[in-house]
Amino acid sequence: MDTRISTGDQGFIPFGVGCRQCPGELFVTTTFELTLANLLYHFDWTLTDSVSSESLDMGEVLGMTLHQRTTSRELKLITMDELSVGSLCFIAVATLGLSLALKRALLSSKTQALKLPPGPWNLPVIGSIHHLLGSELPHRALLRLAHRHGPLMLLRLGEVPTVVVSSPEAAMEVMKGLDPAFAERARGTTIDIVSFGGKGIVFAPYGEHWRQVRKICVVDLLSARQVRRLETIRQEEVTRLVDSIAVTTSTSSPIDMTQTLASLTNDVIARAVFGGRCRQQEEYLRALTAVALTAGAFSLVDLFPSSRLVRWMSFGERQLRKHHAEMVRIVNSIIQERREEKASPYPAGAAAKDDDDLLDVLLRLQKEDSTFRLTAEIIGALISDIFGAATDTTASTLEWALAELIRHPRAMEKVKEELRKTLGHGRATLTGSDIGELHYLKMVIKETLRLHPAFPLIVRASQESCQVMGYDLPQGINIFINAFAVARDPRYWKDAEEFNPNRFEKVDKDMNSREFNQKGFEKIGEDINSTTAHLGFIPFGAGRRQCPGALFATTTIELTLANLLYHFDWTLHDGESPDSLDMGEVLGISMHRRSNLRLQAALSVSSGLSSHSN
Ligand code: HEM
Repeated sequence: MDTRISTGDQGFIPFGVGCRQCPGELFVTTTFELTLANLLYHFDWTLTDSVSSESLDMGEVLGMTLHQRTTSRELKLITMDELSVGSLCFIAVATLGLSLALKRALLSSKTQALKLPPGPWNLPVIGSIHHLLGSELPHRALLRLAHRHGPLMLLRLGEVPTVVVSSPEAAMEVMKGLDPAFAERARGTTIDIVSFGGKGIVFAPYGEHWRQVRKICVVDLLSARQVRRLETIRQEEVTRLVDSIAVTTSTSSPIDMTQTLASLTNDVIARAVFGGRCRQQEEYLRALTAVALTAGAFSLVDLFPSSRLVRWMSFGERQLRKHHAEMVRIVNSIIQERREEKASPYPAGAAAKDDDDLLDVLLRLQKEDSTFRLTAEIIGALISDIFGAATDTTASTLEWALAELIRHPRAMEKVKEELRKTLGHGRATLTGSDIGELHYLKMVIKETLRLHPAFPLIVRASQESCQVMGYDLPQGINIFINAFAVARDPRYWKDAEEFNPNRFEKVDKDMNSREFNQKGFEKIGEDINSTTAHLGFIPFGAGRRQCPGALFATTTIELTLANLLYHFDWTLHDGESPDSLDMGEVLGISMHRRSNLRLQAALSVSSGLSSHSN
């Protein structure tokens, strides 16, 4: 039924007339009618402060006015001065609704012939967002929705259609079978700002630029040779950490392991990139954190990319641009300083030196005769991508591993026993070469990554139209691969919610994984450093956009965890029980523990540190 109120009568033209007549009239009138009917049906309304109805101020003011209902059934009029951010959002959302309703009508005619994946019901304007609101984090809410709608599901996040992949089979098709079609990353205003317009690697559009920077990362920055070369840095930083913890053992004061591990990974990465001789390192890390925090906040701009109104209202976008500009300024100044510091900066063709840090490697490559121009902007973008991808992920994985071991004393005892048996007693330091035989320790890390993937949602986009699991996915659609859901699929992981490192023992002899292989799922590597035993385990992603820093990450995590568990016995502070340890999650750059992990350390019987550090 058409409830339009315009009569077309020239004496009544609240929505205008003619070819520019408001196209949102139907939307607005239905909203007004429903709201007013509800307000008048449910409540009796009076004026506050005994104002009589005759004296009610009916004066006009130009701007926007809104009315507000309070639970005490008072009527209050507010003017533009009092207009809240929420009210502004309401206006924005309503206005957006008009344009989106029209756009969707046009779009739906284009997609009618396609067999799209199923999904939850949508509301006007916000689409499926209401299914994701509440206390659950997005990866958990999406897992819940996948139970109802299936492993491939279509959502509309604001105006952005997004397909969510939630099973190993679907992940297999997207990341392996159709790898090139899905090697694109999703774009958006926030991503464009933080990624220098895709000039780095993480959010680079799939194409020639990405191929070139990926080659630099895989061959020159994060190769096995480079990771070995950085062994000294890892070793020194972990030793420094162990010594600082040893000092606390005599005072029995608790240690904030969240902060301690964040500092460790920051220092390791900063020394690897800047060589530890960079004056502005701290300043850079502060600017990077400000960018990460602003970018991590909920962004309407990304949900309604076509809306100029949302853009105009977006405080976050302006803040993000400001913090990002500061980060660019600092990194440019670091590069400039490095060039001036070197007597003969990076002559073309000169061999890399042993003490070259990653910035040296990049500046040296810049001098090489190549068709690919490695500009200062690309170097800055690569450096910030490496910091962003490396520090938070490594620290949070270490923290989850410690927390899980505290909650599982038998696993803790088993890993410590392996350390004692393999390395003996009385060692003051453990090095990278001690790690090779620590199989149970590696299984603990794998199990931690399975239950707590640093990036629970891996973000991709389709660069061509294709079919997945019998459904049509149009070109340019955003894809979320729910690594969290995939690693909890009960068909492949028995007691999937349980922390059980043993499940990684001989993974292909395991009943579940045999079933996995029989169904034709290919193993794509067995060693932890190749990151994936099968597609039910994708903490580092898979396919051509798979994490190139996995070796760097796992060597740092293994060395740190081995040292922490060899030298110390860990307990919770103040007699807190392991069962009550908060394992809640929160999303930052990566998925963290909700509360800081505060632990007490005592020197273990195996440690050779007692006289050394105290
Ligand atoms: C526990 C630690 C880490 C985890 C769990 C992790 C996970 C991931 C994941 C899931 C992706 C997306 C992969 C995909 O789309 O298939 C990724 C991409 C990436 N990671 Fe990591 N990562 C970690 C540490 C690191 C480290 C230490 C570095 C560098 C030193 C790094 C550098 C990168 C880069 C450059 C990309 C983008 C690759 C591309 O788009 O081509 N990561 N990582």
